[in-house]
Amino acid sequence: MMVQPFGARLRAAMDERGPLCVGIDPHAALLQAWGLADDIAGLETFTRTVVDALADRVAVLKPQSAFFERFGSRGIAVLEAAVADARSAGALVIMDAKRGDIGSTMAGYAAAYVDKNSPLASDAVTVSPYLGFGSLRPVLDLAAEQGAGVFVLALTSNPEGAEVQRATAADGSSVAAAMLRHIAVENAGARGLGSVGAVVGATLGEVGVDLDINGPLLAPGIGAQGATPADIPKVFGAAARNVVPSVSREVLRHGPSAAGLRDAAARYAEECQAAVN
Ligand SMILES: O=c1ccn([C@@H]2O[C@H](COP(=O)(O)O)[C@@H](O)[C@H]2O)c(=O)[nH]1
Repeated sequence: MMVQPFGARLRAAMDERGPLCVGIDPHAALLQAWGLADDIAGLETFTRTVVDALADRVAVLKPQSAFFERFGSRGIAVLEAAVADARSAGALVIMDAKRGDIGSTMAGYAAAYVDKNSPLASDAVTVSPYLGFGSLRPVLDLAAEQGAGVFVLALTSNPEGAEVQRATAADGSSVAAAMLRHIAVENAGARGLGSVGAVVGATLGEVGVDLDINGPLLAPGIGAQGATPADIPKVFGAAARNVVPSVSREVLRHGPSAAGLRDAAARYAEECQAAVN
């Protein structure tokens, strides 16, 4: 069966459930705050609780691969189950893996995250273009073929990112602006929202670059990093409608109660909806 492109599925999910991505970031400190051990059983309970509480109501869940990788193969098994369970409950899954390598190796990452036959097959994956945008070609091509999405780091939410991303070329335009232009080319001709997105931190204030990429803008940094939904119009301006606001710790700290997680997510979804309108 032909899968709808990721951009169309994302737009439909945000229209139906509100524009919110909740990150699944099982920090050791969060496991402890939930009364769980920092071990594989704690990881499994934490992850299952978040998926069970939220996958039937938020548009997007975004597992942070690093926090599963730290437990080795058993952590990856928990991640696989979370991806499958979240998707079958109706949430889209963005695998936050931030992979970036030479093209031939990117083909391996593409097979891992966007091939529908992979155990970690997700709706979309985050990638780093800082080995050159062209190095992403294998993941862009496989994602397009499979109806998956790709989110390319453009302007990240951390202050250190500017050293690389704001560096300018001889014509005065920044590295990030060049990445955004590449993304816009990938989305040219897409009907509705394109399937290649950019990561642009909600923490950045006025970004001063063209965000008209005809694709989704994943906006981490809301909550623990200091941004709020009210910052979205300031940062994204006319592109606000395409923003996927992302919150991890500020929702997760309301667990382990399912009601606590749901209430926190519902509040953010409502505030983000008001901010993007
Ligand atoms: O620019 C970026 C890109 C990705 N992230 C990731 O998002 C979450 C943020 O977690 P919070 O708890 O809401 O701060 C985390 O997984 C980061 O790796 C980002 O923060 N900034």
